[in-house]
Amino acid sequence: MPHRFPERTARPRRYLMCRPTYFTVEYAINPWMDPSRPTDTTLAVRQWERLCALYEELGHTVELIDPVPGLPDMVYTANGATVLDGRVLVATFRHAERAAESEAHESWFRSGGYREVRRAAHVNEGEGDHLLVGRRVLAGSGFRTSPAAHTETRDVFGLQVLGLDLVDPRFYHLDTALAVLADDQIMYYPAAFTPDSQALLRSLYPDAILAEREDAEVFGLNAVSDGRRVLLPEAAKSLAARLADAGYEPIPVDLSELFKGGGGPKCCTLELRPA
Ligand SMILES: CN(C)C(=N)NCCC[C@H](N)C(=O)O
Repeated sequence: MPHRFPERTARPRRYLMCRPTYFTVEYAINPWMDPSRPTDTTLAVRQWERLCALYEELGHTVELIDPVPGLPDMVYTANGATVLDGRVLVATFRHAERAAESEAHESWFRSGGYREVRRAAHVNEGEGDHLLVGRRVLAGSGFRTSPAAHTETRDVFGLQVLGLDLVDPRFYHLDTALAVLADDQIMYYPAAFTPDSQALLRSLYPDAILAEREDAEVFGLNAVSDGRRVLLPEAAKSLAARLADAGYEPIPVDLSELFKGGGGPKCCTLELRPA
């Protein structure tokens, strides 16, 4: 029987991750965080180690940035920078609680020999709000990254940057509502976007996989794809089935502890794209 979808091809990736040694929920800067609910740091570390191991088993390279005491959200490295063609735009965080993460990321990239490293002039939460699809950047705003940051991203990387407006505070970063599956395919949760942004996504990606509310609410869109294998929260069952129908290989991961901070697999994973 002929395939209903093109052959999906995996490409080896390089990821930056940060062990959640100091993970806890001691403040609330998104609707998922509840400081009165206990966290289990040992379990968070175990779940995170499994994610790292999975990447390596799949043939990807994981690099590590040292966790800093007092920065419990540093595990969410996707927010630390955007790295394209070897250039690094280091995040400027919206909330004071995360501000010092910028310094840690900036020194990591500078000591790692990256040739162009600069700190964002506007609020810019890195890959949490900037997703590369082929040679186009989809950029979110509404809760964290400011629209002015999108212009800076375009100027720094010389790529087309299309702004998308988020409307639901539970989906406060673009990567909670949209995931890149391949250079020409995405999946997203339409209700997280304004009608204009939904129309733009529909016109650009008519073949996108549209997630249902149940999958979006368990961070099913906070997924990491290498072009074929897609790591996503294990609770996003129907989205996993839809991915399999479309020719991808869904790989469920359990990051229940890190979910308490308002993040999933993608938040813990910053892609490093060399020159
Ligand atoms: C998919 N998401 C949301 C991320 N890319 N990052 C998670 C950041 C969580 C952190 N407590 C915060 O609220 O900033």
